[in-house]
Amino acid sequence: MEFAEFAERAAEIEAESADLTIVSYLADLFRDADDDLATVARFVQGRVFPAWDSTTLDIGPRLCHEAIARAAGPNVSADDVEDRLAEQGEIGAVAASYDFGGQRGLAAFGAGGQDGLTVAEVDSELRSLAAASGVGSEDTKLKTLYGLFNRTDPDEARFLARLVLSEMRIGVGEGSVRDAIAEAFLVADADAAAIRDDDADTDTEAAARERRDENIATVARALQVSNDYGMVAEVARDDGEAGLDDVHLEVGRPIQAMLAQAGTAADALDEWETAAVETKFDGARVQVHRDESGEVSLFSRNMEDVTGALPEVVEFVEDAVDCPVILDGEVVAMDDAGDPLPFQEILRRFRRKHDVDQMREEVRVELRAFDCLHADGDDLLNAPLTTRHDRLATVLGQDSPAVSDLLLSDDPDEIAGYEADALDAGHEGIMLKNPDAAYSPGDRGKNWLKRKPDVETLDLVVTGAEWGEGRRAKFLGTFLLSARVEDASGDDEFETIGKVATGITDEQLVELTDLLEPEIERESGKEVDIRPSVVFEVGYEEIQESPTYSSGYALRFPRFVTVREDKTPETADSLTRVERLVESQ
Ligand SMILES: Nc1ncnc2c1ncn2[C@@H]1O[C@H](COP(=O)(O)OP(=O)(O)OP(=O)(O)O)[C@@H](O)[C@H]1O
Repeated sequence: MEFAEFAERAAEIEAESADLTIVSYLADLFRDADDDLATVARFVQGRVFPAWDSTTLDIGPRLCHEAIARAAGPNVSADDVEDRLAEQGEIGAVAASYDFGGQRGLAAFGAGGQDGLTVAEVDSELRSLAAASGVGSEDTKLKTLYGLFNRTDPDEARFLARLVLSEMRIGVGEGSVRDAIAEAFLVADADAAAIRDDDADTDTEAAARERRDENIATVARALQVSNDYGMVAEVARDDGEAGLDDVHLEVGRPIQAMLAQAGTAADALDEWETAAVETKFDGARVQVHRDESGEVSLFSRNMEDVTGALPEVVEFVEDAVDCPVILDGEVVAMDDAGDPLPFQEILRRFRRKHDVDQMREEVRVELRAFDCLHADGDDLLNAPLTTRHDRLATVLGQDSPAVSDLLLSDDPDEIAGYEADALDAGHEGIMLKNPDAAYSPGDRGKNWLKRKPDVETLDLVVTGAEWGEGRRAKFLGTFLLSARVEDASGDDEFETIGKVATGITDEQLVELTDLLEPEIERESGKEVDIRPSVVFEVGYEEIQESPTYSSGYALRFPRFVTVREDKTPETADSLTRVERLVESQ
């Protein structure tokens, strides 16, 4: 498929507001994509790589602005691009406002479009760009990107710019891609017609909807276990339902973690009569994969590969496990007496790429596993928690300290005692789980409840900052924080809620500046806008209603706790959570 055609169809989708029409446009696009189906299914979500793959393009706004400036000609600088961005507010519109001399016009006149970009070419250029690393890689990236922009017309440039910054924003959420895969390749024509037809007989329509929902559920299941929209779209097209049913968990390919809501023992016992109670470990989530050959890989809750940072966990699993498994758990930091250390300590180890051996001496980490998603050829996602936990104990050994201790209880006093013991031992709280529930990846449902008595903190996205004064002039000092708001199409928006400047040491200022400077989108005087990418955990005294910030709320006395390296803006706290906290104050 020509990239120009992809851009035209993406513009059509962007201009549409009705969800069902978006799904049917997407379905048409998928049907027409032929060999490019997998790529197109990722591109519409602003992705080049599947969700399970932690490879990133690693292109910051500045690099993209420079590439646009170069393609726009000798009189345009990255600063000019940023000025236009300040006016127009969106990088796609800025890219489309320059004349890069793309070849679309020629192609339209039958010159064959030899120089017209194809979807496959954009994909392969971006993949080679992502592979560039080490000295000179910034330059290689800039050249590749400039080369691509240079060949685009304004419509293509709009979507290329958004794609490289992973901000497609055409109103296509994961749900619409899932539904469109089903509509394109599974839903029977007669069912689609009955659902669309306003005059269809009610029973016929209801039956058609039911079958369509089953088709969607089949796609959803395959997506849950694979995290790969491109592959699932191809399987749906080529092998239909049977092919999708045959998509299984693959050891070495991470899946999304199941998440928890806040809740109490009373909530748990009301719902399930018996609750499965566990210690809530204050560490970092880790998914452990051990394949047939004995190779171990570890993934964070963002599905990032963190194997290299945690060698003692790898060694532990190598010794303890002798069949292929996927386990879910937490890595915790320990002192010499085996007592848990605070969460900040584990962050010093997690995702670390340098000085791993030295840090290993300073902070000891251990695995605490609480779930087993696959063991020795058996996918266990649909098995009840108690069965999965039994399997976990079989895999790691009944008495292994790495297996969470699971109490099944219907007695509130017994649960309160368990909680008191967990807190005494220095843990964060307890988890209450439905003993019969399946493991639902990516779901923050009611089957897992977290209970921690400590004052709440918020995980907020940094969307702006201010340069410091005097000796701190070279460092970003005050950070603007935002809460996540999901819009109707499933895209995330960010609404400001406060600024934090306290609780940050000089050393941390340097680190935070290094982390955030490449993400600067615009500067005006001392103030900078920052692309949502970094999440801060912040404490506060109270949340107040306030017209100062776009969320309608402000944090009183916010203080910096840590950077949540294990979180992305998509998993930061939402405005809904803020509203719930306000109600409970
Ligand atoms: N026994 C356990 N079972 C499940 N999760 C646990 C357990 N012990 C610790 N956890 C951790 O607790 C997390 C959920 O609680 P918490 O609110 O502390 O985390 P968060 O990262 O701030 O928020 P969230 O994960 O809910 O977005 C899980 O993601 C997991 O990492």
